[in-house]
Amino acid sequence: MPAPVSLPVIDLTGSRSGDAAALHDCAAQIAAACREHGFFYVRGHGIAQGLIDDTFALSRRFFALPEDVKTRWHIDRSGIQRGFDPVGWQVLDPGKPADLKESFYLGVDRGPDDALVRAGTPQQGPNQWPDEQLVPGFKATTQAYEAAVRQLGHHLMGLIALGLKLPRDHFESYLRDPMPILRLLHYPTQPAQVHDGQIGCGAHTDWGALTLLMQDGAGGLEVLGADGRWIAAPPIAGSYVVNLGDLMQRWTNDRYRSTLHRVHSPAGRDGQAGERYSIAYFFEIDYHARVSALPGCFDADDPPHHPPISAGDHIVEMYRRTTVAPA
Ligand SMILES: O=C(O)CCC(=O)C(=O)O
Ligand SMILES: [Fe+2]
Repeated sequence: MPAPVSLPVIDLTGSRSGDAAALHDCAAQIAAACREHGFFYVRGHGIAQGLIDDTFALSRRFFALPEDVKTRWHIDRSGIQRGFDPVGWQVLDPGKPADLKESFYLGVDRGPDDALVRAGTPQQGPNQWPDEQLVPGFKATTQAYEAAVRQLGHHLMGLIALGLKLPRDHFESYLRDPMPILRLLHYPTQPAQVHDGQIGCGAHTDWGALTLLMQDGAGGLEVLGADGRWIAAPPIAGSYVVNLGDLMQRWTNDRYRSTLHRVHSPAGRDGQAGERYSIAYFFEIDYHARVSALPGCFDADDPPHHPPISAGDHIVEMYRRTTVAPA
């Protein structure tokens, strides 16, 4: 029996039509979801299912390559967190055993003349691209997917701004030259032998502004409810799971939540190995943007809870804390 869906499912269709009433209605639904859960689903998002399917197909093709081939694009070769990270590279819940997932990280593909690269900005530079013959269409399709989801990210930030009684374009000044990350994820079948507490993806919050996640049909994602109980966030075909990251929690002075979540590895069924694929898009803001409590989110009785933070420094620090040191 499919797990029941208890997180809100919000239809963006009306908000995308330009109708002011629909826009505000959608913004209010998102504001309620952000306050209550920090997680919600969106449908009617306008991203073509064919593009999503093609991106999953490429991901399957890449992860099916032999380990020694995938390692040609090992993330540690890039020096800027781009490329293939094998099982064991990351521990999203530090102190627990390493996550049982592998992934491929893509960011904004910046050449040597890019202003941020010239300035020596951490984690900014070129992507690593798998050979076109091995994974045909990888670059073109992932770039098309990134562009489509980026647009959706801007739309959602506009709705979040409206829900906070700010101008719709309030967040655009933080998005002049941003550093979004597209991450293809693969969770192999849960091995027979695991360390105590070892799962697909350890409990963590996301670090940036927003995450837009597309999952396949396997399930396994869980979200920590306000009452301290884990609730399932099962796949809903064609819908994105959207969640807020740490920067949104800080902007809103903790009115909105950057919620802990985790993923269980697929167990397999009827003697068949299970697998899970997901595509995460981290809609990150400008590296040098400073994030502090927004107007309307603090006052004399409730001053800012956190000091201002640099978006990029926060993310670099979180990578440092969650990357397993090479043996
Ligand atoms: O694979 C998933 O469903 C979630 C992955 C995730 O939470 C992350 O990469 O931050
Ligand atoms: Fe996450």
